[in-house]
Amino acid sequence: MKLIYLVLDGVADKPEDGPTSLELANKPFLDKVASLSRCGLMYTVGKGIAPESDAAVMSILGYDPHKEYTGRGPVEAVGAGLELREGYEVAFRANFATIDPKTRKILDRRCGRNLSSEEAHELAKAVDGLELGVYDGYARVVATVGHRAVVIIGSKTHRVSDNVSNTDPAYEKHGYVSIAKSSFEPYVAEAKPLDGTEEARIMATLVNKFTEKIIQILKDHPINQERIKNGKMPANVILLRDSGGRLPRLEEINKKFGLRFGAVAEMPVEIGIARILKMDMESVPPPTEDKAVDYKIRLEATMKLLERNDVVYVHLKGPDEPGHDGDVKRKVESIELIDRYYVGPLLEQISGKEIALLVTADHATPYTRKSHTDDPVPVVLMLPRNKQDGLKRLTEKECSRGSLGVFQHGYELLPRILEMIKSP
Ligand SMILES: O=C(O)[C@H](O)COP(=O)(O)O
Repeated sequence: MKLIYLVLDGVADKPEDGPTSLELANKPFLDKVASLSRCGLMYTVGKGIAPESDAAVMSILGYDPHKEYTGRGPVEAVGAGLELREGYEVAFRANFATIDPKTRKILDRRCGRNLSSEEAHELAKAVDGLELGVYDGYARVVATVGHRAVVIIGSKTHRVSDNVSNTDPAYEKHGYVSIAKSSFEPYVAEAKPLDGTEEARIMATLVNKFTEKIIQILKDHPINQERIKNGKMPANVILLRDSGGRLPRLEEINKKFGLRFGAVAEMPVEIGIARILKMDMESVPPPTEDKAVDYKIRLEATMKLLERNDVVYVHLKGPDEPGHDGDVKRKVESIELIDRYYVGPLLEQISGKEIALLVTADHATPYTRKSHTDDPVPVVLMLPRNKQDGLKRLTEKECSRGSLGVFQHGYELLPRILEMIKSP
């Protein structure tokens, strides 16, 4: 039996805060899946940890990010097709953001979420290859999707370390696993060395030089002048987080589980993970406003991958962004669009076939909190001809009554599900 592993990014909310997006959404197909499934809940990295998507996705693919992991920066870099010079370069996940240049107060961590990828590419060009003026330091800057970018900071002559803190105050490094902070001082943070080594000190100096220089360069850039003229927020800083100096050395996923894995990934971080784990991929364009077209393309990619693989991991970004923006209406809509344009047609295509469907999330992004939280996420597993829990809807509360119970860590999920598929 084959498995489609569908992950709805940040779909879960916090039930204690009021009705969740999954409860509010009209989603007949996802509810049908739940009604034919065994259900449960899952802490994706662990109780008390509000993870970023990188560590969470690693975990729900069976890899404990507290064991062998090197941070989101290198994952985003490989997702953007960049290689790192180990020992001399460190990669960061970066956000073009808006600040008051005088006080460095952050006005928006995502430039109002309306920076187009084209604008971001132009801005990145203006700072890519920047010489930092100390320690033979330089920066490589590559824009990815919207306000997102990868920044690699290196030195031509000095060894550097990735053990430095973020300039983005919204996330905190705990080793290589980054935690979303529930509240933070909205100022560009100074990078600090996190150990006493010369290499960490050099990297912190280079990062702070980078921040200083790009604020000067970006402030008068024509793209920003045009944005201000049109009443939009300028992209006048680049916030850095989740430094890492090399890729994690992980067993390939096909070897780990003895099965062939494929992946449909929309964003650089998930593309990076799929590349690191050597998953088979069908590339799809980044998300657009036209969800009917987007999900048709993703469904075609799923079915193609399913022909030549045993498990297809599908990661849909949809509900995460409106969760971050605190926009419940859009979050509910994003679930309804996935239901209508992806899940409905998928059910038609797999009906009567020996295909199982697992639906879950990588973390909660409650619209009431505007950031990731450690809340457990629903898990539903639909197996042909298998016993069901008789639950009615795919929601956090319904799933808490399911027979799968509560997974304490995401990395426990796949081994158990694959076992159930082998002997249903
Ligand atoms: O959208 C993303 O890239 C991340 O999931 C959230 O990151 P952000 O807090 O920088 O938007």
